[in-house]
Amino acid sequence: MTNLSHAVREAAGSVIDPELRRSLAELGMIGAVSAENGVAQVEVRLTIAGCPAAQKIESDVRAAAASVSGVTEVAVDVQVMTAEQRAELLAHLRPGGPKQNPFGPGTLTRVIAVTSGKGGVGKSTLTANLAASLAHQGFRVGILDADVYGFSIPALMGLAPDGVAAKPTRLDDMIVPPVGHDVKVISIGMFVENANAAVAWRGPMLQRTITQFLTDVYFGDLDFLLLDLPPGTGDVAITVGQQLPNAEVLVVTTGQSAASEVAVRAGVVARQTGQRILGVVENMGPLVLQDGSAIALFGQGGADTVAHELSIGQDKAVEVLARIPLSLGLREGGDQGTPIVLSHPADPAAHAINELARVIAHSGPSRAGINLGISPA
Ligand SMILES: Nc1ncnc2c1ncn2[C@@H]1O[C@H](COP(=O)(O)OP(=O)(O)OP(=O)(O)O)[C@@H](O)[C@H]1O
Repeated sequence: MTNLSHAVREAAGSVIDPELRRSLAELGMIGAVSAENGVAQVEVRLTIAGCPAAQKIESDVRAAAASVSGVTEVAVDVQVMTAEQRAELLAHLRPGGPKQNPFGPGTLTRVIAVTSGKGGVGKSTLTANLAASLAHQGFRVGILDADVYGFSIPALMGLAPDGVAAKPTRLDDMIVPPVGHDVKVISIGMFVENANAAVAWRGPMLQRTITQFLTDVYFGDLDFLLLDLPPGTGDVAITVGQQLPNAEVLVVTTGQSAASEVAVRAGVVARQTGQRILGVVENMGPLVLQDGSAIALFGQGGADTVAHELSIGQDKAVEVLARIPLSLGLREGGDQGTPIVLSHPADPAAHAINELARVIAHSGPSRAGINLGISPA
């Protein structure tokens, strides 16, 4: 191989696959490469025919090859992997083999289950913004959206531009999650035909789906996996407790006592199934009006009540980690699929969530009360 073709191979191979988030060289996606008289020819092997990322991969490879000094012309030949090549790739991505839950005991990923007692308190909005904020701070982040009552995560993460959630790519039995704002997202909303279909799901079906998401979705190495679960958590708390024994629970409430009472119950159920409480967030706090005055539409103090109640009998007090005000921008950002933590970090709600992300990132996983998986005789 000439020096020039070697340099072209290096450059093309360093392109990152937008979904799998690994280099094309590592993924075995670069085939034959030649470079003569300034003309570079690069063969790219897509994982599957009709790969949604094909155009981006092709243009990134073209740009990478063109950037090599001495190259004046680039031809990219797009092919599709053979079944053997794909099997090799899957074996490389899942060294433990298929059907393994990488987030079980001993995982290095911090799993954070965002929960609330009742719906509509901003759990999904917070999950999306927290994920985007952590990703923006350089962490590798995924979201598993299992909120059957309102799988809004794809839209909040810009992955449902026409109201229809992006479909994940399937590589044989592996599901590759779409990426929005640098966050890998998987949602029940990506698999149901119409938005009302899943609401009638009962516990066992939901539990099976969460288990399948954990085993079949390729998240790769993550620093954080955020779970958006249905409010109340009763149905899925046991599944989460069993499958994700390291999960930390972030309880979201508004200032309203009606919301905080049920939030306490959600926290208690989570704890009963072996999960630890990471802290409490009060959302929809006082809205600051143009004249500088503030109006507490949903009351105040709900999170303090929840934190207090969940601290009773514990060695370490449960803390209120953030207070997020009502914010027109936060709501609008959600509707547009652009998390406000990225678009308007100066907004008070964005600031509060960015600070929460920093607090969580620096707190380190709480090992207190860790479930050792030993049941009493
Ligand atoms: N701090 C806030 N300021 C203004 N609007 C907010 C705020 N938090 C959430 N919202 C809005 O409130 C509505 C409900 O939020 P969201 O869907 O995140 O709640 P949820 O708790 O996940 O509900 P569900 O569990 O029923 O899906 C959304 O329209 C969202 O944009």
